[in-house]
Amino acid sequence: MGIFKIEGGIPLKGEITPQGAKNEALQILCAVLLTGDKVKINNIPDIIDINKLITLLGNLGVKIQRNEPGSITFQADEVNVGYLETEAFKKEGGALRGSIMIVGPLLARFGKGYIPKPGGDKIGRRRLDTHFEGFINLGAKFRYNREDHFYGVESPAEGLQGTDMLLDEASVTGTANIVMAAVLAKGQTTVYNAACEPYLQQLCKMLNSMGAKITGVGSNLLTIEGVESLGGCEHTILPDMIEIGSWIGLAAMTKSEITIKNVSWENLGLIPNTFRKLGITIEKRGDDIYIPAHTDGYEVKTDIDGSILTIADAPWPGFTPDLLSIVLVVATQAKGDVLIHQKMFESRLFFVDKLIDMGAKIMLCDPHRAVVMGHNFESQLKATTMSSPDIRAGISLLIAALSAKGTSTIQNIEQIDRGYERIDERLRAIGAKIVRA
Ligand SMILES: CC(=O)N[C@H]1[C@@H](OP(=O)(O)OP(=O)(O)OC[C@H]2O[C@@H](n3ccc(=O)[nH]c3=O)[C@H](O)[C@@H]2O)O[C@H](CO)[C@@H](O)[C@@H]1O
Ligand SMILES: C=C(OP(=O)(O)O)C(=O)O
Repeated sequence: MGIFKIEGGIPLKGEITPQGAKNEALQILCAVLLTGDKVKINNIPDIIDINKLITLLGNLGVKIQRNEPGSITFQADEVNVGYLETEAFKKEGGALRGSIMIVGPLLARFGKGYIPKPGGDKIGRRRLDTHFEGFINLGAKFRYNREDHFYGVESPAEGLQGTDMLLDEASVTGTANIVMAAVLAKGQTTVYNAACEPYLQQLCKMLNSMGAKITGVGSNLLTIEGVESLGGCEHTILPDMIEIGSWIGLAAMTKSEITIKNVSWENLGLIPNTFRKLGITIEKRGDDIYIPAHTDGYEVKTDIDGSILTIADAPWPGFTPDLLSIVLVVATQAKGDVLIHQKMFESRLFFVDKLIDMGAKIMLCDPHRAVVMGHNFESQLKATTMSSPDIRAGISLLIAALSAKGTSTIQNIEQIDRGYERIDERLRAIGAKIVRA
């Protein structure tokens, strides 16, 4: 397993361009299974999770033609559905979270979809009921093998049938899966309590450009008129909003002057304002974000009535849970106190132990809530050796290490590489002292 060695306490300076969004790319790549025509996808991030999914598509028989960097043309005209029943698939299919979204398109187009228990971050319970209840509502038969955690759905002889459904929770990958199955079902499907992250808006736009009939895009009520078949298209993935949030946190905590290029402001939702609540100055310059060096630190804004600031996650357009670990680490050097409330996942805050070791003042109230008492840079974090438990804790620890005094070591950096493209190289380009060993 690789490690990063980081010499902290050095302000950075320069421009950084966000990669394409990991979570959008996972949906978009699965959607190529919905047609036998060519689908060209641009701005694909070169990260572990995406490369694993591309390999999986290749093993399913999808033709992969690489264009310029970040652009690939896929053609799923000779899909080998038999691969789903091999031992190799049982290993490969469970290697990442996003692979769950091959099930909807395979079910819709080939009448069956199987998947082993998907991987992804170990950040708490990650149920799949919403996905499979959706397929069952469309008429699919469901089976689950408890022994090897293998899930399967098959469509009835007459095919999937559109229906009205109310999801039990606004699951991101669940909504994507159900939409991808419903676009080829007979008749009309309505999906209420649908997730509506920019990832899903982009998926729906892509599907419509392939010939699907989806309305309500961007809301929590999607209406889908089933069509006979879909055709090819070209789609460009948005910049990764979680990476953008990570760079905002990094700039503030290392007192660096950083411009984040081409962020697609209209798709950032509450992200800029949530960091502003921590006292961070975020300037909109065209489609860039400019963060000045916070040489005098940043001060938390309390609520109107003076009560302690709470930052909590919620389904979109609420604040994404994937940025709470980053907000938490940034709060450790703010002037003021913040309550971080991670409502969705129950094991995502345990990494605070490492920050406490480094000298941060944090009280973990329970698995979901932590109170952070900021140092206002009066006490610098101390360098240490740590291991990255999940992707977002990993980047948060990296930000902490870049702001800390001395040389830190981060182990298990595959967790970071899973979602951040060439991060060491890109950080070195703005002055960071980080090496991969
Ligand atoms: C590959 C991918 O796209 N992964 C993202 C996706 O995961 P994923 O699609 O797996 O996450 P879900 O949206 O299904 O749910 C995440 C967790 O939140 C809970 N939950 C969800 C909705 C809700 O209204 N209430 C609630 O409590 C679920 O029970 C689950 O524990 O969405 C998560 C939530 O934004 C993100 O953290 C992940 O980065
Ligand atoms: C939790 C995440 O990813 P995954 O769902 O792929 O584990 C994430 O991107 O923060």
